[in-house]
Formats: sequence, C-alpha cells, structure tokens
Amino acid sequence: MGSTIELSSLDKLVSDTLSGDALKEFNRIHYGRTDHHDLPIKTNNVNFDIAAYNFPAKKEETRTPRIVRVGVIQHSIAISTDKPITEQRQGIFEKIRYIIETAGDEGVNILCLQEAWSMPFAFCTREKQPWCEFAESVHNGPSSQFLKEFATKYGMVIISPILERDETHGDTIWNTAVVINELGNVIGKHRKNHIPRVGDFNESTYYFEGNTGHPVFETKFGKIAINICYGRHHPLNWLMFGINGAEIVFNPSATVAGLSEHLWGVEARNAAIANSYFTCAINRVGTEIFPNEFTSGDGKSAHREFGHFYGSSYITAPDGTRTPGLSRIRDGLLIAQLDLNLCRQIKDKWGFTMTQRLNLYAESLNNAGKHDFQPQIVKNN
Ligand SMILES: NC(=O)NCCC(=O)O
Repeated sequence: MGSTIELSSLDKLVSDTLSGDALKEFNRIHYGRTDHHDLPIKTNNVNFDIAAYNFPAKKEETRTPRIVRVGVIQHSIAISTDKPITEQRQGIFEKIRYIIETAGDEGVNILCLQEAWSMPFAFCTREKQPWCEFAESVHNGPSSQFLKEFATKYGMVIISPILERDETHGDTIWNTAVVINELGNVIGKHRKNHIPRVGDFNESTYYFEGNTGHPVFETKFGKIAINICYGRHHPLNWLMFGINGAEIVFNPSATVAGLSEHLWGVEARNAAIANSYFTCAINRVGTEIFPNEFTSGDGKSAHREFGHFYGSSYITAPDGTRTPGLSRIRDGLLIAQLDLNLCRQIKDKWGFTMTQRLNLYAESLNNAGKHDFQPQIVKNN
C-alpha cells in the first residue's frame, strides 16, 4: 500500500484488519455503535460503490416516526478536460444517469450531488476560458433540465450544486446549490458562503462569497440546507442552518488528499453533534488533469493535476453516530434511511440548542467585527 490513492477505503482497511470483539469495540468507540444497521436494498452488481444504512429513532407516544431516505452521489469526471465543454458535461450526465436512477429505484426521497458536479473542478487553473462556459442558469441550465426529469419521475427532491451564471444580474458567476422539488420545480438556491484561498483552490478568481444567507428549504420530506464545501470549516455557518431549523444539512464538496483528508471525518460529524441535525458530506472522486500547467503561489512547481479527490462520502446522525465512508477511488451512491424524530430526541437529551447562549455570542461577535475591537485578554502583570 505505497500510495494513498491505492487505499480504497479507511473503513474497509479497519474491517479487513480487525475482527470479532476488536472490530466491535472499534465500531462502538469510533462510530458510536456496534451495528451499522445495514439497510436492505435490491441493487447489486453495479459498477460503482453502493451502501445503505438505517438510523432509527426511539418510538414516541405523541409523534409518528418521520422516515426519510437520503442519497448522496460521488463521481469522477467522464472524459478528459481538453474536450469541448458540451461533450464533457454530456459525458458526466451519461455517467451518472444510472446512479441517479438507482437512487430513484431504491426509494431515495432527497438526493444530493457533489460540488460543481457537472464540470471538472477547473478553478485551480485561474484561466477564464473555457471554464466560465460551464456556468449555467439555475432555472433553465442544462443541469437543472437534466435533473428535473428524474425529480419528477421518482418524486424526489434533488440538490444540484453547479457553477451558476446569473444572467439577470450582470452575468455574474456563483458557486450555487439548486434545490429541485419532487414535482421538478426549482424551489430555491443557496450560494456558497465561504470561498477558499488555500492550495490550488483558486475559486476566488471566479466568484464571490454568496449573498443568500443560510436558507432552509421546507420540502415534502423535511427541512434541508446546504453548506457548500469550504463552509464546513466554519462552525458558525453550520450553526446558522441549525438556527433556521434544518434537520438535514448536505455538504457537497471538492477536496483533495494531502490538504484535508484528516479533517474530513471530523468536521461534518462534529456539526451534526453540535447542531442536533443530520449531516451528509459528499466529496468528488478521481484525479483531474488540465491542459495547461498552473501554480498557486505556494512554492510548488508548475503542475497540471489538481490532486486526488478522495471521495469518502459519509452521513452522520445528530447523536454523532455515522456511516462508514464510500470508496476513496470509485464512484458511489450512499443511501441512509433517517428517522428525523432523532433530531428533537437528541436536543432533549443533550440540550445543545437550549444551552447555546446566542445573545452572549451575538454581542461579542458584533464587537469582534469592529475595526477597533479590543480582544478580552487578562494580562499577567
Ligand atoms: N471546494 C472547496 O471549497 N475546497 C476547499 C478545500 C477544502 O475545504 O478542503
């Protein structure tokens, strides 16, 4: 196992290495449960990774269970990045069509795709052409058109993170998640709040920090929100979706080995715990190679590869228990059946919402944002 890229999954490494009581103890301590509650599904023999889990809640006397099935898809690009834009996009459509249909056949109610799913993550290059041509309209762009058909066919809500072109407001470009309801209507969008300036993530060349706040979308299947990629490093971003009432927060991402893999299993999981909601973390897969060399002012010599997008998508419940991750190297579909009653049950148990002290922090944060803010430090005279 020389290269990190050969390792198909950390969870598989553990389950292949440990057995019996040792594996049970690992699962109990690391995942928070000894049993992953596999969810029976009918799909087998597919050319992508597929896994399904169940997150039950305690039976309540006054509320019936609120069962919802979520699905997340991770995938690589389809053809090389020097091909025409429309062919690259169409290639991705064709590649993931079957995965989306599988999700629909398995009864998924809410499906989320990865960040900027219909294009290569070309922002590393800082070149405007041809990559800006991938930007598309929220309502009528090719990605929304493509997905509306599946939303209607399977009666599922689909979250489609795209590169948005806002033609009504000066043709501006945004990193946006579009929410399509089960009738195939776009019910809203959320624009990425925090834009990275790290490594080869030169996204700030293309778009600004989002201006849509922290919307929670009240869908037929539950209250959902989207915290796009780099926003997962910002606990207050997660917090605001919780304050607005989210029960499930999706985190469509694009991040590479070497930079963030040791953070990946921690951040979305911690957010689920801190905010008593479910989180679904989704990462791209594969290595994307671009036609021209680029640098990012970090001392690395010019290169054409972004690095390895390590997949490993996973889902966490409000009690902090989580699924194993999908493959680090293969396309995949992760399904989880959630009882949303668990959100309130965990709020009642731990009281994190009740003990939040929002006013205390609001005052401090308001001061901390001022140019002449004095940090509250007690000096050792
Ligand atoms: N897409 C994106 O925001 N990536 C930044 C890198 C990271 O957050 O791991």
